[in-house]
Amino acid sequence: MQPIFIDKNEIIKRYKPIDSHTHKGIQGHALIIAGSYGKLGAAVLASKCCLKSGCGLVTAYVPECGYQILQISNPEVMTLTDEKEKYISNISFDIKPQAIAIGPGLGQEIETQKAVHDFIKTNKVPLVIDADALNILSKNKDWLALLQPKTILTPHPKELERLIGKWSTEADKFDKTIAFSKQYGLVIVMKGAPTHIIDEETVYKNTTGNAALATAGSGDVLTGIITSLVAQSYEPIDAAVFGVYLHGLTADIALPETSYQSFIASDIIKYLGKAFLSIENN
Ligand SMILES: NC(=O)C1=CN([C@@H]2O[C@H](COP(=O)(O)OP(=O)(O)OC[C@H]3O[C@@H](n4cnc5c(N)ncnc54)[C@H](O)[C@@H]3O)[C@@H](O)[C@H]2O)[C@@H](O)CC1
Ligand SMILES: Nc1ncnc2c1ncn2[C@@H]1O[C@H](COP(=O)(O)OP(=O)(O)O)[C@@H](O)[C@H]1O
Ligand SMILES: [Mg+2]
Repeated sequence: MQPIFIDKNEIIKRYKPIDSHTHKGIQGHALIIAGSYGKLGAAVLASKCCLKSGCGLVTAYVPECGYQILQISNPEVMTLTDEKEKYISNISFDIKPQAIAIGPGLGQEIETQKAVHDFIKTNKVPLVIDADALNILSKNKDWLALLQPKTILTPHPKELERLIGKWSTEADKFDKTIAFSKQYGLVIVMKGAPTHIIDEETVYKNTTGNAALATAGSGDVLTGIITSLVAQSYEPIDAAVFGVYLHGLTADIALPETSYQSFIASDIIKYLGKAFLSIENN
């Protein structure tokens, strides 16, 4: 298994400059289904980062208790609320997003699990699945067959283990993840240091990022970036490759200014502009 290195050349091949005649209505609308009581920060971070990655419109779908939190933290993000106060119980909306993310801070209440099931059963919109939505799928593995081909999953090592079981060696981890990607036709963003992306037999290895990213909410933000790129009509694999590269690049650019210690997930969002500029100015 020889990986393709995700470096600047691979990104320039995929990068779509912004058309000067574009407008918010055609720049992509993303829906971020996230948050539960005490974990609304995950929804705030993912939705803000989604907008800061070029998406024209972003809507967050959160439990009722998240309404003011979202509207005050992120005035540019629109907010829809579930009928339940503290967790999501029924995912229903009348917007037409081009990409959806589900999972950051979602929790795993039984009603949330049912809502995830009912949603993935009918959803046809390109989807990014993270965090508790992955854990819910791990508890209900027969639901994996409901996912559309090229759905993007973004597990960290513990979430990956819950999905595919324990591995004995690094090579075994790759074999199992490739088999899992092939079985369901999924794109797997295998988060780590470094992150690898598995698209059936094809393996990509990221070249950006550093230990500053080992901080709460770092993955929630990655979900927002990838979802934004899918909404802007990048193919799922290209969105995953570009998103992982950009996410790591923010930390590489920030490090001399922030130190490893003081870098937080909000800094990923803060440094996105410089990351995009460094790709444009090649
Ligand atoms: N501000 C917020 O609202 C935040 C919400 N979050 C949400 O909190 C929920 C729980 O997520 P967690 O990921 O903390 O919980 P998990 O139980 O899924 O993961 C934590 C476990 O995974 C292990 N782990 C994580 N990364 C690892 C790595 N790189 N290598 C080896 N082991 C690793 C940890 O040691 C720990 O045992 C998710 O829904 C998440 O989105 C977190 O993202 C933190 C911030
Ligand atoms: N030491 C490290 N070097 C490079 N990247 C890292 C390191 N530690 C964590 N990351 C990255 O940070 C992100 C962490 O995601 P995750 O564990 O889901 O965070 P959270 O759930 O808190 O948002 C992943 O993209 C991972 O690759
Ligand atoms: Mg996470």
